[in-house]
Amino acid sequence: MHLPHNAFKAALKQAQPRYGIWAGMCTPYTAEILAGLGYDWVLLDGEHAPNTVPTLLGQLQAMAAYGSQPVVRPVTGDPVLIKQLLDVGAQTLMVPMVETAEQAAALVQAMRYPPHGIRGVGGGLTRATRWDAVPDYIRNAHQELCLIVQIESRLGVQNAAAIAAVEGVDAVFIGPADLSTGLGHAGDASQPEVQDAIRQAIDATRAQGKACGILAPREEDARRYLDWGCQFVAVGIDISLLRQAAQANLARYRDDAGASKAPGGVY
Ligand SMILES: O=C(O)C(=O)C[C@H](O)[C@@H](O)CO
Repeated sequence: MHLPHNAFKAALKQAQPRYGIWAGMCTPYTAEILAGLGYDWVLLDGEHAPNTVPTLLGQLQAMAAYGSQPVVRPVTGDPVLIKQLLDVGAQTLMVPMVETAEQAAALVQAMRYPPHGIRGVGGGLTRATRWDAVPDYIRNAHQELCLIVQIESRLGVQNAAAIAAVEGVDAVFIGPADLSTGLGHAGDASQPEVQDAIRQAIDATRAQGKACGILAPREEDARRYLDWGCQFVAVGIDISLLRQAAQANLARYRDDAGASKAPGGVY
């Protein structure tokens, strides 16, 4: 069989905006629901949701029948974890908190086989090779793998151009919650200093010819970031959407069920 095509990676080369949704429910059932809705991509979160390699595998399998593209976020850029996620068939990884070009280059290495990198060979044990049914996987895998690095700190923004310029980095994704908190604004990305930093990171990334993405569950934020040059935007979070909808439903019947978010909440 052919090496599976990575439609997310291919789409990054086009100007058309790509809308995604954050998936933190950690089950194949919910991943499949989201994949069937028409979002261009679904972020399977292994950083702040309690996902493991096996739970992510189940979600990748559940999404495989749909056009919606899985993007997997590991908890760290540890090459051992990257190896496991690639082996179970993740083709697009989004690695959090990348602050230097050196860190970005190390992630590229983790995703490539020698002599171009350090990825270990799983061969016929792995879903990535469809248990050795994909010819020449070792030589060709990199063509369909996609690396997104997250910029979400002051240092990361300062180094955004150098990070984006690294060969093998396909895109940069801005994390507004961490960035705003790191800049001293406790999750409030609307602060002018944070907005300036976000714009700076977008401009630096685009100037290197790389795609830029961001998480923006509020519509006015999403539209502004698209105007500023972001190409792929996560416009919702499954857990927040469930909570808000369930709360609004109860509020139809009970007066004490109204508040949707505590003061200082992020999304
Ligand atoms: O900093 C951010 O924003 C992100 O990276 C996304 C958050 O980690 C995600 O958990 C949504 O709250």
